[in-house]
Amino acid sequence: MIELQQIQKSFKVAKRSAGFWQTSKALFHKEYTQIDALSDISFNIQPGEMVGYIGPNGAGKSSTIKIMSGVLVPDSGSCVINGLTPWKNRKEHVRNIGVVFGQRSQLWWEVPVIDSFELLRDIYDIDQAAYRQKLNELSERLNIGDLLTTPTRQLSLGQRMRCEIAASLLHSPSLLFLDEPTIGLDAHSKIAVRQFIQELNHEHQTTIILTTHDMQDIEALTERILLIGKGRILLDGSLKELKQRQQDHTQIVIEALHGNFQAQAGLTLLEQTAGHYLVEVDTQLLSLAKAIESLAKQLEVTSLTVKQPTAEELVVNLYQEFEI
Ligand SMILES: Nc1ncnc2c1ncn2[C@@H]1O[C@H](COP(=O)(O)OP(=O)(O)OP(=O)(O)O)[C@@H](O)[C@H]1O
Repeated sequence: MIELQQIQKSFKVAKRSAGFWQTSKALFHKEYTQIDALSDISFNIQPGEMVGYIGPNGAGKSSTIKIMSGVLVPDSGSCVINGLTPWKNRKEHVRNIGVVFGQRSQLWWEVPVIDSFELLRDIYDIDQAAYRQKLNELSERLNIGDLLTTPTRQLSLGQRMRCEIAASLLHSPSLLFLDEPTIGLDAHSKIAVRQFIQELNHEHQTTIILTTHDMQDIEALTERILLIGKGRILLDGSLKELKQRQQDHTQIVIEALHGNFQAQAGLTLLEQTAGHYLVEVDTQLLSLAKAIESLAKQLEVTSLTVKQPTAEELVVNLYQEFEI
């Protein structure tokens, strides 16, 4: 359904000069630098998939989303979505997609939300009956019924985000791009938005591509992760695979009454304070079971916890591993 092959995109930006003479010179001789935002992006996404597109700031996530939604044209490579090339078949393509940019609004600021919705109905030429039905469904699911007559500028961030999501879905797209949909939301609103996204994917089989720095979004929503860095896809797999990949070095926290820790191949003491030990096991050299058995012999253990890295730590480790 979505197929990107060797997408490349560079931006030419004018060099900024410091000082009066340099600035005056730059008026006549502009110098440019090239930013290679995307060097070689290739991936496939099947209908109904929910994919997390992650990577550090400036990695190229938004640029990829812009290319897939047809607002940015790549320098080379191909992108085919539902048989269409987004930037060549824009009119047809936008009927199949919904886009939510957490940092930008698609609602008219000064007018009541419902007026923006009606305008979108006209733009997408949605049949009246279908529009009414969709509006009722979205109002109920996103709990925005009471907000429809309020001008967008008077909404809180959480209220606005629910209205933005509704706006992107009025024309029932089969593909939804969500760029930082929970940014700045409180814990309660985040959970409500995540729950809605999950239901949308399950009930309507909407394909969802989610860009976020919030690893709880990823953990709650996506089976599959695409990691972008240095303009390339560095990893394509599930969060589970990612965890397994990083289990070579497992940490164990031990509280012990007394004893004497003895280092051995595969077992390293990272921290020790009165009765508290933090040990790392290299599971390539020593199995976790053998490590625990050995520790139980050396120390009079009162509690032992195998530390599971959080999704956040996993990603930090990945960024370090790929030096991005
Ligand atoms: N219109 C533009 N003109 C010049 N450079 C651009 C433009 N858009 C993006 N870039 C550059 O391309 C690179 C990728 O930017 P992009 O916004 O796609 O990254 P991102 O992964 O979405 O980052 P973030 O997580 O910070 O939103 C960055 O170096 C950025 O400065």
